[in-house]
Amino acid sequence: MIHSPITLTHPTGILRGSVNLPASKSESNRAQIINALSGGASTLNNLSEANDTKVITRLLESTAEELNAEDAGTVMRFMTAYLAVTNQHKIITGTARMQQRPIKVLVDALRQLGAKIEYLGQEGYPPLQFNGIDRQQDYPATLQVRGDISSQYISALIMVAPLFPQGLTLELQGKIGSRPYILMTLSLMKHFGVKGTFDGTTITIPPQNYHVNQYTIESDWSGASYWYSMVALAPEATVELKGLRSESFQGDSVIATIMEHLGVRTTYVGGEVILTKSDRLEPFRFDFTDCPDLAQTIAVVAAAKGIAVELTGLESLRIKETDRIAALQQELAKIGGDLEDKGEGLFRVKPATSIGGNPVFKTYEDHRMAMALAPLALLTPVTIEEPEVVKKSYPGFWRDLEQLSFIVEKVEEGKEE
Ligand SMILES: O=C(O)C1=C[C@@H](OP(=O)(O)O)[C@@H](O)[C@H](O)C1
Ligand SMILES: C=C(OP(=O)(O)O)C(=O)O
Repeated sequence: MIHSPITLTHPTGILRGSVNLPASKSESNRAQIINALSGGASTLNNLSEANDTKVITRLLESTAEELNAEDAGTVMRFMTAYLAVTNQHKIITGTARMQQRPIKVLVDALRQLGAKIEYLGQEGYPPLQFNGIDRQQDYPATLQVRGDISSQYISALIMVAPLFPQGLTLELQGKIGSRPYILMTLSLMKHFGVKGTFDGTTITIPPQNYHVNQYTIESDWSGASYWYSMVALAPEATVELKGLRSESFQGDSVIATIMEHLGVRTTYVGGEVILTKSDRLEPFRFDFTDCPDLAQTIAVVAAAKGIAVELTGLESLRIKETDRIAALQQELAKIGGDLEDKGEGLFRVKPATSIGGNPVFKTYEDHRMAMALAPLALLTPVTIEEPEVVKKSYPGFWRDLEQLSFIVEKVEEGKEE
């Protein structure tokens, strides 16, 4: 684990090689909750090495009274529903940032279902105290749940829904963000024998039992997005990404389509994706409502390539590992770029005017800031602070860069500018 800042350079800018991507933490964490709800007899292959996945594995096995979800949103939200329906008397907490990430929508829904949950700190935020569930109560089998804050509340609820005697119907209210993650949850539930329906706004899960099955977790398309950035920025590149499927459960596989505008071509060969460069380079507008985790990747590449891309659907970025909009604005300014707020939800990338020197990028305890900015090393040496943040989803990220000839050097104490 690297704890001091690192400087990244690439001697030639030419990228050739193959990358063993980490497995998806989103799929891994769902599969583990479903497996725990069905007795733990399923076989899960290729579980992610991401810290977020290690945390949920540990918490599901833990006998401790206080559980720490660290900075993992899926863990906090999925475990909250799990602890409630499994009638536990425990506390769940997380990092200081996790204690600023809202959870009220989920707690309100679980309370309506009979769960006794108290806030130990600020109302509406972790840490939470669980005091069991009142199973006798005549619970409402249909709940209204807001869809515009986090889809993780909805995924958490539908995974436990088949355990209720009448099942559960969720009527999603307002704009629905991160919809592909809800579909991923339903797909994995179906794989483990639980069927539900989703007509676009209403999800119905009848009472059922999960079945034992096996599942091989796909590589992580969100992690793949940084390799797309590198191919977009390198003067020459052919990069193979392993373990990805063209028919993916992951909405972030849309990176293949988005990056067509930024000069990256995707070819699917068996279980591999091959990225090569194309001449296509054009301004475009994209709505990130369905794939918020790709916004940082695109904002940085567009700024570096001088393309005034317009981004919408960024509302949820302010409540993730950091305020990602503010963080992008701060860091893009270091290369003469910006993510300009045009109002009414529209952001425009201001092309970078001063890529050079050795910009020192902060990462704001956000793995995606580190990984979105790192590809700039193909254009100029860059320094990344707190590089260990990548462990949240992609612990081998710096090692994989080295395999494609990046030079990753620790900055000696006191030498950083
Ligand atoms: O369910 C999931 O696995 C996730 C859903 C998304 O969060 P929101 O639903 O809060 O947008 C995404 O940003 C996060 O990285 C993973
Ligand atoms: C937002 C993210 O994760 P989570 O919400 O699960 O912490 C992410 O991985 O970018």
